[in-house]
Amino acid sequence: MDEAASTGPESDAAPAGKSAPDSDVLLEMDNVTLRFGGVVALNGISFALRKGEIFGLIGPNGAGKTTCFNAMTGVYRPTSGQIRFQGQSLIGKKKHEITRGGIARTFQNVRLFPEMTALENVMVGADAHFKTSVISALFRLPRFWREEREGRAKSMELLRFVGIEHRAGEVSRNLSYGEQRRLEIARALATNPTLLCLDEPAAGFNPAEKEDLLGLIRKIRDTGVTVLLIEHDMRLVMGVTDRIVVLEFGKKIAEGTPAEVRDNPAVIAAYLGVPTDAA
Ligand SMILES: Nc1ncnc2c1ncn2[C@@H]1O[C@H](COP(=O)(O)OP(=O)(O)OP(=O)(O)O)[C@@H](O)[C@H]1O
Repeated sequence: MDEAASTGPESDAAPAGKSAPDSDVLLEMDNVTLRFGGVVALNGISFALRKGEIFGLIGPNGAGKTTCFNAMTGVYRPTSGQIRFQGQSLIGKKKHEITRGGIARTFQNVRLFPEMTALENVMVGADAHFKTSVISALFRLPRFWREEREGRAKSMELLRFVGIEHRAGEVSRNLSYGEQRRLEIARALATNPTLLCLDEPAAGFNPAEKEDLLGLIRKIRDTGVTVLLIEHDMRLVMGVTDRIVVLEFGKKIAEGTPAEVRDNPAVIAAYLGVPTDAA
């Protein structure tokens, strides 16, 4: 059996990405433990994301999914273990360095600038990538105007890509909830990520909106961006991901294709709240 497709707690011990040639690995979590006082939010987690895949991170409430994102994006520093992105350690890097390095994320709760227009919200994301110095911005040097123009055009293109270009001039608090979630994705894409991490992007969506979101996630992957998805809706995760890791109480309990994970007794037990040996 393919190593990466192995399921069950014993696969914890396998070095992350062992089954994939190194050049295929984009991000590697290597035996990562993260404690908050007495709480072990992540307990020796290892897995690897491959370039170009849609990877699901699932598990019951409090399993450690968001903490994983926070460790990858420099919000929290792991207590021990290593996180590598394109072969480089992320440990100790600042959030903005990680963003510039190619990892973008959205949050569980919408975090937009409510009084800014949709277009301006995306331009803030694009700004993170431009090189305008304070001097150039203060004195409105030609470079500033060029980058402003480019940022605006690129942001409009991203609004079109996520399907809300008709809302470009509207302040973001007036957008519907679904539009706001799409806007967050556009803003994250404006940083030109290699890896996009989506934290429960479908929360609060109806079935039709979820279906649309699946289309958008696939479209993002088709542009070459690797996608890491935290999601509670099992159907959505199963329908869009190439591979999945399941966490429970900070431990990895399974890893594999959607079909393998769905049939794994430990996963079924975790979701139904049944002890593993009783499943
Ligand atoms: N800043 C923090 N301080 C203390 N404990 C924390 C902190 N952040 C997370 N935790 C704890 O770490 C554990 C994992 O939380 P985390 O938010 O990563 O889980 P999750 O899988 O994302 O859950 P949910 O699906 O509910 O969002 C939980 O026990 C949580 O209470």
